Amino acid sequence: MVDKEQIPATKAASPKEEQQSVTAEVQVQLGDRSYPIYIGHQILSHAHEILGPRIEGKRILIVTNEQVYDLQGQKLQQSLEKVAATVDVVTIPDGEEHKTIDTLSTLYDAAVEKNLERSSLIVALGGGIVGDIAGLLAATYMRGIPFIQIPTTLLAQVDSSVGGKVAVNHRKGKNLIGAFYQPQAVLIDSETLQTLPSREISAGYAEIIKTALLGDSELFGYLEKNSQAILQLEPDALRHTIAACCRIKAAVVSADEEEKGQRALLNLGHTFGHAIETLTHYQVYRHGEAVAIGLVAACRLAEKKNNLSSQVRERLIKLLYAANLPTQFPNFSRENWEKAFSLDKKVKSGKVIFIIPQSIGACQIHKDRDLTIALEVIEELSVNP
Ligand SMILES: NC(=O)c1ccc[n+]([C@@H]2O[C@H](COP(=O)([O-])OP(=O)(O)OC[C@H]3O[C@@H](n4cnc5c(N)ncnc54)[C@H](O)[C@@H]3O)[C@@H](O)[C@H]2O)c1
Ligand SMILES: O=C(O)C(=O)C[C@@H](O)[C@H](O)[C@H](O)COP(=O)(O)O
Ligand SMILES: [Zn+2]
Repeated sequence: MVDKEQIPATKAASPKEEQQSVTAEVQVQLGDRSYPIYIGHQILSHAHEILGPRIEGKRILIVTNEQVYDLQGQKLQQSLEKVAATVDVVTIPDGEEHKTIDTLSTLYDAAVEKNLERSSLIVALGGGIVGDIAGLLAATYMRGIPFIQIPTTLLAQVDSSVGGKVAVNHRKGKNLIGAFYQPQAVLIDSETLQTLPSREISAGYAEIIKTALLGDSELFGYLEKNSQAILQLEPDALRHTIAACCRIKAAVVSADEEEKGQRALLNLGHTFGHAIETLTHYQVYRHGEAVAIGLVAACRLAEKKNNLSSQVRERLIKLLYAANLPTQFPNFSRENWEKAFSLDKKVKSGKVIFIIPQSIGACQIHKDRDLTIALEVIEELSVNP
């Protein structure tokens, strides 16, 4: 794994251009499917130089949405056009409620219409929704064609663009239709975050907190000291945080790509979070917001099951408050929560799996057939208990 390696994206090396270079490269080690995560500032317009042979002479379909295309699309398209055979663009509607099989179907139409071949390339430009759905297109079109992730939200840069989980939602359950399908590369330009609304920055911050809580107490301490710098997108704080999260995720994915075991730890807060998203029809909470509530619940569950110190939850809530993230559940009946949990992909032999912290930086997998305590936690943490 290489870190802080300077890979010039530009041929000239004037001091001004030094910014426009890849400042960290994290490798996801998966044998002959290993791939790099390039992290830098102002590198989008140098995509053709950084990605090199992966795009040269290719027929490329950029999948994005209109908002992201207006803000970032032309810069990328112009760069790719310098070396690709053709570059086409297709947009999908914005919003979690459109992360569906119907939207995916429109992408198959576009791929066919643009005559994409097995050797063609899908480029996902956008947040986690674009990345997840474009990745599923790439995984399934002609039984799999190459794709590259170019994430433009904080959440996608620290989490969703890495690791190859690609999916769409079913109305009854989150990410129920999907695949494990790795990209050929991930290119992260932190400058793209400058146009991101603050609510989305906070949603991404929730996954950063998750990553620290599950696997890196040092990062957790760093967040406690540098929340504001990250939320205000200060370049050094961002670079440090994005690289740290990618490094942790890459290590977990390299060790357990298809979630046979330890990868489930990346699901900290998600058994609760996905249930919240499903029950609210994907229309009320950003994914990161639902995860924020789920993290608080996971701590409370660990207090009841494993005597986790309540100080962990207190420190977590301070971080969440700093980012204006929610910490309380919406109101639903016990039956609704049970139904939502029963469709979680981690359920095994009727047991629902919750990831619960043991301490800051360490978590464990907890299986429960009896949901009494989890439902008690939801009731305690509900808006109107
Ligand atoms: N595959 C994984 O491992 C994984 C991990 C975490 C989350 N996810 C999935 O990711 C999704 C959430 O992703 P998200 O939080 O990025 O949401 P998102 O994709 O909806 O993006 C959030 C909003 O930001 C806008 N946007 C994107 N980039 C922008 C930019 N640079 N400037 C201005 N606006 C911009 C989008 O148009 C959208 O309105 C969920 O569906 C979640 O399930 C997947
Ligand atoms: O990459 C993983 O593994 C994760 O669990 C990361 C999560 O943040 C992400 O939300 C993921 O999409 C959840 O996966 P799912 O398998 O629970 O749908
Ligand atoms: Zn997530």
